[in-house]
Amino acid sequence: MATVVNGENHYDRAVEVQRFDESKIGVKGLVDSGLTTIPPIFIHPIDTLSDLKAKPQSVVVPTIDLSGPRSTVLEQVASASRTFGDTLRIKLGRRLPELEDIPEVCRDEVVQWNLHSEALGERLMGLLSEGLGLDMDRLKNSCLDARTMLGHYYPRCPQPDLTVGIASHTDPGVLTLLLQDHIGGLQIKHKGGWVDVKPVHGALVINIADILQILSNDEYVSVEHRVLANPSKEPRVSIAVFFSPSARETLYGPFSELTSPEKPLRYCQFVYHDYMRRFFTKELDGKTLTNYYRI
Ligand SMILES: O=C(O)CCC(=O)C(=O)O
Ligand SMILES: [Fe+2]
Repeated sequence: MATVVNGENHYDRAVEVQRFDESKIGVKGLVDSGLTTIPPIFIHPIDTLSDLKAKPQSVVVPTIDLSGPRSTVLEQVASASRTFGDTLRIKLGRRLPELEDIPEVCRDEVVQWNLHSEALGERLMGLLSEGLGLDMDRLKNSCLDARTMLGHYYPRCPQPDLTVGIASHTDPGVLTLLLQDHIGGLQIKHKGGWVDVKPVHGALVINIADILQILSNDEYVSVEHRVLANPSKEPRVSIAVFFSPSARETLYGPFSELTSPEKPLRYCQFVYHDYMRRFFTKELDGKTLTNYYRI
């Protein structure tokens, strides 16, 4: 097993990670126990850490009001998905999980949020399809049914310069709806630098994810993002809803209408379960998944 050299310490990372997982204490438990320095398994390599210190670029992520006229909204959604590489924020304008699988404390909220996100996801996919010059139903026909909701909790980190909340990655699915609270810390990569996605009350962050980049044959670009470790006293909470293809054995690849002699096919076809296997066996690290299927 690998031995990691971390400053003065030599230790077996895999063993330590397993020990931490089995303790079921979680990062919250560590922080609640009053620790003042973070365990070595959380310390990132020097390359990642030096990149955290760079001053974020002062670019403002576009916020789109979905209650505006449809033609304006369509134009804004399509152009933000292309030129910004991806992330926009939208003012908030069936399948239910088994109820007993949802913790009781948030059951009603999860059920409600699931319904709202389905409706919003459907609307966004319609706009994004039309933005590509396709039939409104093209995207949602293949990508609306499978959704996963993740709740993230980032407690105060005593040494935020040594670690990250979530390492840089792109989301693997089609589209992600992200609700973040007021704490901040989410950043996206834009033109080689990091940009803060400041919380906007009443707005969601919408990420274009890797499969949409592939389906659109690079017309839309998935967004590389990360979350900084939380230096604030208050914990940060975010809820992400991921939309992904529902048919695990179907072949996915760029929509044929979007390829031409001028715009040749950029990706080979793949089946979704093979794609997800690759996602779960790689480290979170930038745009490796789209690059794997690139022709
Ligand atoms: O917590 C956040 O703001 C981002 C979460 C995220 O990127 C993810 O779940 O993929
Ligand atoms: Fe993400």
